Amino acid sequence: MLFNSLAVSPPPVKKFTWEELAKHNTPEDAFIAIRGNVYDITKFIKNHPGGEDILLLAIGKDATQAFETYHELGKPDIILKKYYVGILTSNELPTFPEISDFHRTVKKRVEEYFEKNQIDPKNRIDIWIRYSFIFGAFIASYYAQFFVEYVVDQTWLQVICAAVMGFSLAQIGLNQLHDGTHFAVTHNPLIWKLLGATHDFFNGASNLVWQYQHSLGHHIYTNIEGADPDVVTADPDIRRIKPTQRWYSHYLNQQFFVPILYGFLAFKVRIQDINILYIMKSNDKIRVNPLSQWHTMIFWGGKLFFIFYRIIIPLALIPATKVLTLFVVADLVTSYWLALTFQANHVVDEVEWPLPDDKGFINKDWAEMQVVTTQDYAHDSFFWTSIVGSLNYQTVHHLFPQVSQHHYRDITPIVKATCKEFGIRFYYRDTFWDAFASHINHLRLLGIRPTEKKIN
Ligand code: HEM
Repeated sequence: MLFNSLAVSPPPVKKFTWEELAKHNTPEDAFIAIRGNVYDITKFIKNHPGGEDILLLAIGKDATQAFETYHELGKPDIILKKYYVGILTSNELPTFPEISDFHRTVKKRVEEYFEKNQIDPKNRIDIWIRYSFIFGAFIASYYAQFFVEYVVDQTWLQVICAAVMGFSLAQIGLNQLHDGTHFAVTHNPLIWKLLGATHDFFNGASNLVWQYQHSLGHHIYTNIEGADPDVVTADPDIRRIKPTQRWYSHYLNQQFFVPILYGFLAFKVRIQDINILYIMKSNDKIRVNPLSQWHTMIFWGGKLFFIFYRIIIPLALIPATKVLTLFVVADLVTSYWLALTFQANHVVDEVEWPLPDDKGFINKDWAEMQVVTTQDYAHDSFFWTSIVGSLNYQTVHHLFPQVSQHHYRDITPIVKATCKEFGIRFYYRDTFWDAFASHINHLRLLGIRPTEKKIN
C-alpha cells in the first residue's frame, strides 16, 4: 500500500499568477506563458531561430497569440514541452478561445499556397526595389534642401524638398520599420534589427516602443477596450473613438478638428518614447521589460543622430527660422500620412469593438476578431498599395504579419474565400477616400450625444 502511493503520486503542479510570471522577465530568468502553461525558456532564448530580441520583449507575459501567429501551427510545440514549469492561474490582459476551424483552415490554406508554389513568404525582389526608392528619395530631398545652392536660394523649392523628405520618412515607417519589426523580410534576425533601427535614426522615434505598441499590443488586442494601445483614451479625451467612452460636449463636430491634430503625431511619439521606456516602463497595459544593451544603444544613438541631421547640420548651413519651417513641413507631412493611413483601417464606422467579459475573456476566436475589427480598401490599385505600405490589405496583414507585404495581393483571395465559407464579414471599401470618409463618419457619429445619435 505504502509502495503503491509512493509510485503514483505525481509532483504538484506549480501555479503562477500573472504577477509572479511578470517577475521572470530578464534574459537570466525568462519565463513565458503559452496557452495557459508556463515555460522557463532561459536556456532557449539564445537559440531561438527567430532571434533573441523578440523573446526579450515577450518574456514575463502571456505570449499565446504572438506564438500562434509567428509559427506554423504546432511546429515549435515539441521544443516548448522541454521547458514546462507550471500553469498560469490569472490573466493580466484579455484571453481568447481555442483556435477555431476558421483560424485553422485559413492558416493551413495560406501555408499550403506558399508550399505548393514553392514561394518563400519573406523574400521578393520588389521589397528591395521599394526600399531603394524610399532611401533614394529621402537622401536626394535632404541633400537638395541644404546642399544644392539653386534650391537653397529659393525657399519654395526647399519647402517642396522638405515635403518629399517627410513623405519618404513616412514610407520608412510603413516599409522598412514595419516589415522589419514583423520579421516579414528575409529570415535573418540581424536584418530585422537593422531595418527596425531605421525608425530610430531617421524618424527619431523608438522602434522598440513601436514593437511593444504595435506588434505585442495593437496586433494582438485589436480595438479591444483597455488593451489595444492604439485606441487608449483618457476621460475626457481629445476625441471620442469608442462607443464605450463617456460623451462630452466638446466631441460634437469632432470630425472637423480631430484630423487637424493628427499633424502632431511624429512629435508626440518622439516625446512619449522616453516616458514609456524610462518613466512608466509600460505602454498603457503593455509592460516594458528591462532594456538590452542593443536597445539602449539604438534608442539613444537614434535620438542623437536625429537631432544632428535634422537640426545641427541645417543650423550650420541656413538661418534658424528656415530650419524650423522646413522641420515643421517635413514633420507635418510624415504625421498626416501615417495618421490617415492608420485610422482608415480600424477607427472606422462599421468594424467591431470587441469587449471582454468580466473574466477578461473575448468570446470570439482571435483570427475571426482580426477580420471583423479591420477594414481593407482599394485592392486593385498598385498606386495606393505602394504608398500606404500595403495597409490597404490590412486584414491579411493582421492574420499573417510575418508574410512580406508584397504577397498580400496573392493571398487575399484565399482569405476572402475562407471568410465567405465561414460566414465572417470582410469589411472593404473601393477607394482610399471611401475608407478615410468612413473614419470621418465614425468621428461624426461618436461626436453626437448618444441619445440623439442618427445613424445614416
Ligand atoms: C517561447 C517559445 C518559442 C519557441 C519554442 C519558438 C520556437 C521557434 C522555432 C522552432 C522556430 C523555427 C521554426 C519555425 O519557423 O516555425 C521559430 C522561429 C521564429 N519565431 Fe519562435 N518560438 C517561440 C516564441 C516566439 C515568439 C513569442 C515570437 C514572436 C512574438 C516568435 C517569433 C518567431 C519568428 C519571427 C521566427 C522566424 C521564422 C522565420 O525564420 O521566418 N517566436 N521559433
